[in-house]
Amino acid sequence: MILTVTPNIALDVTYQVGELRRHHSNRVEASRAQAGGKGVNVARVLAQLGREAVVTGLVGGPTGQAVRAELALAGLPDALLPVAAESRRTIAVVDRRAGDVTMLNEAGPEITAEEWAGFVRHYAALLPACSGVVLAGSLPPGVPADAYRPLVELARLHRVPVVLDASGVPLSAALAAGPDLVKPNADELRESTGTADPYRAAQLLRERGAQAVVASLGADGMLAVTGEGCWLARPPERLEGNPTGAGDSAVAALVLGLVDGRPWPERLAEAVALSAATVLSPVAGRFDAAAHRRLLPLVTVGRHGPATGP
Ligand SMILES: O=P(O)(O)OC[C@@]1(O)O[C@H](CO)[C@@H](O)[C@@H]1O
Repeated sequence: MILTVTPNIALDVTYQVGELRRHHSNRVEASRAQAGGKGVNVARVLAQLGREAVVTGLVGGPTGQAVRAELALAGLPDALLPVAAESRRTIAVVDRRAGDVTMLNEAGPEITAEEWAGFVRHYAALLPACSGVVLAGSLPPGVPADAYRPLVELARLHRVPVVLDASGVPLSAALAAGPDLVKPNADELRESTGTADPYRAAQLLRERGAQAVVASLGADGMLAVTGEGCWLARPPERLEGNPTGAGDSAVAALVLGLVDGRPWPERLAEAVALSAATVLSPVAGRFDAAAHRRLLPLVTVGRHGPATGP
């Protein structure tokens, strides 16, 4: 099974409006609430691909119960750990006219030191049954900013391939533990390296310990900088819809590629196609299966530069 870790789980509320107008009262055309947070979305996509995924993280309060109930309804097995404080909500407002989305993400519940230590033990106990691990998303208040580092170390100790999708200090602090793959977007790359060139920035993350870096560059596709070489994968067309969760679908493809040992160009093509097919789905964590089938053979993957040393 693939374990997805979402320390800051959420109830994701999506509102669709015809046109989002600031300083006005906006009428909601459609709304939906589902369990969310990046790792949850990854698990949902893995399940849609027919793979076994288990969700873990911290949940609390009535919002946490709603998260659990929705996961059960969706048939996603959970190994969540209860905490005292209430889980958060995120709000995504999808503007149909502009074809974009505005996110409002609550900070999340305050986690005590004991609760976090308990979670690390819980996670370590799950690892022997895992073929891959995804660590994803923001950390809730109270959890140390370098919390992903020991989680990467434990996965490596158990020889379980680990993908990290984080930003800022949580990403930087975990690099030295040698995650198999990190997946920043262009902004996160720039923020953690101070370098605007994604290729150079990805090389810097490798120099700091990441074994492979796959940077999502929005409509420009995905750049992989790995010990085996560098590739750029491009989508065949620019798609409009709800981009929430598109990066999580890419992570689902990348962890599968890692676990199954597929060649890099195949992994990247799948990541770009799944990510694009997710934009066409109204909610995060699901992809349009027909669009995925149509787009996959149309993704172009080319060598981008020389292989880089560790
Ligand atoms: O606040 P975080 O943890 O960084 O991101 C949370 C989140 O916005 O990311 C997902 C999309 O990737 C949403 O489903 C989710 O709620």
